[in-house]
Amino acid sequence: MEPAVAPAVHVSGLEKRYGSVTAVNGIHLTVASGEIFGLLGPNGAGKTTTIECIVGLRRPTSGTVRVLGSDPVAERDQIRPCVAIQPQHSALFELQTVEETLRVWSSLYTDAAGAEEIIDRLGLHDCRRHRVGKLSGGQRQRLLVGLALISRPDLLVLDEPSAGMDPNAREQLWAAVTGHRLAGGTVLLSTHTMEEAHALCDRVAIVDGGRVATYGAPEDLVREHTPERYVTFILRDTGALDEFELWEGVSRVTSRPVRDGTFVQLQSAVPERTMTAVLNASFETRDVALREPSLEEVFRRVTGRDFDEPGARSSTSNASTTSE
Ligand SMILES: Nc1ncnc2c1ncn2[C@@H]1O[C@H](COP(=O)(O)OP(=O)(O)OP(=O)(O)O)[C@@H](O)[C@H]1O
Repeated sequence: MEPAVAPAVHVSGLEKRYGSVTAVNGIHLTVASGEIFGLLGPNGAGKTTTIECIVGLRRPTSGTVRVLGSDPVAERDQIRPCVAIQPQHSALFELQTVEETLRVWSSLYTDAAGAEEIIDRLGLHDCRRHRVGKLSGGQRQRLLVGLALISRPDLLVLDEPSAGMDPNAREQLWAAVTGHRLAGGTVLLSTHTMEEAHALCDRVAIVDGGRVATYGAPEDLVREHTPERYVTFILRDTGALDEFELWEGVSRVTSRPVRDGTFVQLQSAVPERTMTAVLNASFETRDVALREPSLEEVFRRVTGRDFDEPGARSSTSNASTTSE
C-alpha cells in the first residue's frame, strides 16, 4: 500500500492575536499537495498573518499548523529547504542588476534554477541589466517571485504576488505560478482580486474578519452559493427602473449611470424568462446579456457585504462591480 501523503499545509483552529487585535480568529484549512490554493479576502482580513504563521515567521496564539507534516516553528530547519516565500523588498541590493541578483541567490542553493531560467519564466528579459533600484513596481514584484522560485520549493508561498502589476506582468506571473504546479510544486497565495483567484486557483478560501467564510473550487463556490444568474443591459430611460423589482424571479436590481444611459443588472432565478421580458419590453435597451455570477457574489452571500465596501478593496473593473 502507498504511504499516505501529508497535505502540503494543514491549519486547524489557528488564532493569532496582537495585543487586543485578533488578526486570525480560528482558521481551518488544508492545502493538498500539487494544488494552487488562494486566500482571498479584503484588506485586513488576516491573510498575511495566516501566511506568516504557515511559514513559521509568527507563532500562533493557539491552534495547529503543519507544513509538509512538520510544525513550521518548532521544526523550522526541517521545512526550510522545502518551502519558499517571496522575500521582502528590503532583501534586495538596490545597486545590483536583476541578473546579478538572480545569480547570487541561485548560488545559495544546490539544484537551484539558474538566472536564465527565472528570467524566462518571469519575462524579465527587458530589465535583466537594470539595477534593482530602478525597477518598476511590477518588475520588482516579478523579481521577488522569481527569487522564491529559485530553490524549486515543494511549497511556494506568495503574499499578494500581483500587487502593482500591469496586465502583461500579471499574465507572466500567472504562467510562472501555473508552471510551478505543473512541475509538481504546490502554491499557496493570498490575493485581494477575485479575477486572480478565479483565473489561477484550484481552490480558494474566502477570508473575512480573521475567519474562513467558505472554501472550495471557484466554480463549485459559485454554483453552491449563487444559484441565480444575471441579466444585464443598458437602459436609455431610467423611468422603468422601479418596475424591475416587481418582476417574477428578480431578487436584486443594481444600476449605475454610463455614458449614454444606465447599466442595469437584474439578479434572477428565472434568467431566460427575465431576458425575454427585457427584450420584449416597451422601453429602449441595448447590449442585453446573460451573465454568470462570480466569486464577488459568493463573497456577498457568505459575508453579507460587498467586496468593495469601505474596509474591503477590489481591483476588478468588470460589470459585476455595480453600485446601487
Ligand atoms: N504586527 C501587528 N500588530 C498589530 N496588528 C496587526 C499586526 N499585523 C497585522 N495586524 C492587524 O491584524 C489584522 C489582519 O492583518 P493582515 O495583514 O493579516 O491582513 P491581510 O488580509 O493580509 O490584509 P492586507 O491585504 O492589508 O495585508 C489587521 O487588522 C491588521 O491591522
